[in-house]
Amino acid sequence: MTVTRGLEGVVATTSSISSIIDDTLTYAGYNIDDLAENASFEEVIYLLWHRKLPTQSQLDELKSQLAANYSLPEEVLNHFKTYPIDKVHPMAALRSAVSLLGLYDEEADQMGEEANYKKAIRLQAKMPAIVTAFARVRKGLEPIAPRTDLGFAANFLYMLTGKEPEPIAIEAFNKALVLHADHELNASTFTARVCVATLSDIYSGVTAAIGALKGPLHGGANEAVMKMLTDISTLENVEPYIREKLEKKEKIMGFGHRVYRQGDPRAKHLREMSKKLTELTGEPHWYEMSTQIEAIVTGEKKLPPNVDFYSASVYHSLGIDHDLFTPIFAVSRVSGWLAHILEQYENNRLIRPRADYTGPGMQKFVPVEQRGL
Ligand SMILES: CC(=O)SCCNC(=O)CCNC(=O)[C@H](O)C(C)(C)COP(=O)(O)OP(=O)(O)OC[C@H]1O[C@@H](n2cnc3c(N)ncnc32)[C@H](O)[C@@H]1OP(=O)(O)O
Ligand SMILES: O=C([O-])CC(=O)C(=O)O
Repeated sequence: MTVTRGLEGVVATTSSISSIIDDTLTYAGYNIDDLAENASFEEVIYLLWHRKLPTQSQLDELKSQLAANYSLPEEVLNHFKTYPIDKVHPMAALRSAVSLLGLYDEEADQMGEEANYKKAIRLQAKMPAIVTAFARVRKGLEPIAPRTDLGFAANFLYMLTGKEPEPIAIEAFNKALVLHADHELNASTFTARVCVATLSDIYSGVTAAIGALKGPLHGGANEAVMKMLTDISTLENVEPYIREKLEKKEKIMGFGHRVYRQGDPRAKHLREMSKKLTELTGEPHWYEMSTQIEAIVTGEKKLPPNVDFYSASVYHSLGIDHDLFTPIFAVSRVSGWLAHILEQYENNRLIRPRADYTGPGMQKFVPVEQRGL
């Protein structure tokens, strides 16, 4: 058997949702650069789910379907109050809450294209409520009811703070959602597909994907980047801190990628936003430290930044708690997970690779009393 560690370069499925070819990322044929500059997150959701951009009436319909499903069942809200709240990471809370949502969806196990599409709308719509309600409940604050007149990005920020966000914040947050929405067969999307390929339900698929996104080698890296920036804290500390880590062969969070070699095309949009927002908030050092880190890591290791690197200072500048960065990634990426789950159901085959066994050779069973002390 030939083993490909980490399945690097293995093509495990066909997909018409997004592609990475020669370091260019497209969603259903649209370049990410175009979408980041011009599209609303709702248009991207539609694009990922239908492989075409919506007409105005299709977009209006999707927006009203999402808005109608923004709220959470009371049972899920109450459940947060039972968590050991000061010990729970918001990604763990999100993973549990999505699983819990499945309990209150009477159609959770109903298969069929229409039922699954309706569940996709419900799940996409409720992710912001889960993240923002948990973020507030843990601070002893009441969750804020969604504003159905606001778009997806604006409503998220509103539910987090209770204040109508500034246009610049909406623009930045929308762009971040667009940039994180899908990424071919990344680890969490693959997890979702493996899960539903057993013909398990959508809630199980998304719960599994959240678990995979949580790790610091994947979505969890954005929180880890902010921790690193906070640890470094001053421009003078950048050089010694990063060089020491590199000498010890430790990984610098937010750098490197399994697929991109020349660089992640999403990073430049986030870098630009980071510059703008950190200037506006009067904290340009976060951006300056980040560019210094980038210069050292690309110089020493030829590793360019990935999507997680500059998203850290962007979310920080929007006043978002650092442990909410990865849940926000999930709020966006669930659109991609759902697209892939629906695509998997359309043309399903169980996903079941092989392992090259390296354990002990054939053994003879010995009863416990004869095995010695
Ligand atoms: C949304 C996302 O998921 S984007 C990725 C987010 N994750 C991170 O930012 C975490 C930091 N980055 C990494 O750990 C990796 O680059 C990954 C996991 C993203 C990709 O990993 P892989 O393709 O498996 O590369 P792998 O981990 O095998 O690294 C290959 C070599 O580059 C080095 N390397 C890779 N990334 C980094 C890094 N961030 N810092 C320092 N060295 C690195 C490894 O140490 C290894 O060196 P070696 O050959 O001397 O042992
Ligand atoms: O594709 C990957 O391996 C990780 C990534 O950048 C993403 O999921 O956005």
